Amino acid sequence: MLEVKNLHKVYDGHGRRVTAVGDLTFTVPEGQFACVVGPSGCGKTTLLRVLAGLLPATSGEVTVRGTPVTAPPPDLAVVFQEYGRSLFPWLRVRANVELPLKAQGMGRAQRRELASEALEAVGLSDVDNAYPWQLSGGMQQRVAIARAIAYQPKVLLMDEPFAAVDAQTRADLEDLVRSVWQRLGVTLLFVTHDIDEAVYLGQRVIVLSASPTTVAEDLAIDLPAERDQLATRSDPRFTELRGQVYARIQQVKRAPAAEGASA
Ligand SMILES: Nc1ncnc2c1ncn2[C@@H]1O[C@H](COP(=O)(O)OP(=O)(O)OP(=O)(O)O)[C@@H](O)[C@H]1O
Repeated sequence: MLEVKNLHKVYDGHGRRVTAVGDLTFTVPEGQFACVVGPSGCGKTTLLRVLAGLLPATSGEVTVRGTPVTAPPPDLAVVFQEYGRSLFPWLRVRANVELPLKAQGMGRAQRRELASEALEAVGLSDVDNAYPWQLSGGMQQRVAIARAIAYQPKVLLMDEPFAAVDAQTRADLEDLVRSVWQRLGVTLLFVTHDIDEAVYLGQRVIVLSASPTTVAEDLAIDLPAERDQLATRSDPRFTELRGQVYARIQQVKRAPAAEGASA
């Protein structure tokens, strides 16, 4: 379970003070797939960094599986948008996937087994010996996902992981993430700019207001559990839900402070 309680984050430095997150409170139950959308600059990445223990909160509290976050939680993995920067170019694919396991002190045989399983799950068994820069952008992002899966996290945070890949690859990766989530039973918080993607993927969509950020809307996605790129996206309920999220984002963009205060 993830708990965000009255999270407030101010960046203060070099004579510039930015309130990235105003007052954010929400809970993601164990095993839920929750998506977060909101206007650009509303603090989505900041939220994920605080949850991942990479950045301290100014005030408020975040807890991951009952423990207040003060450093990167041991059972949490993050997949960032910039796969190019998150993989080590001098390490082969397999070594990249095994790295966090090695850092944990896991033995060689177990590392190999978990990495092989994860690479197979993302369809990259045959390139385990390649270097990341020899792969396409979509394949590199699959390596980053494999690394997160191999780590066997209880909580997975994803920050616009498919923003830099083409539409077809993006659809494939969306389905990959859904199947990984179903298989691992992991708690997943997925940040995206893309409203359709949020509704397609999530069991729930949390809409954030513009800065100072609050939760503007918290919407249950009551689509069938089995999602399909064609059938789900042409379901009238899908259109209705994406319309609701879209309208809400337009509202918060027009009146950020008032909307935030009334949420
Ligand atoms: N290291 C930093 N120092 C100062 N200000 C920052 C820093 N990182 C982010 N900000 C500011 O905090 C606010 C929130 O940024 P953040 O990246 O969390 O938003 P976001 O919702 O992820 O944006 P986007 O949707 O455009 O990716 C922005 O105004 C940004 O300029």
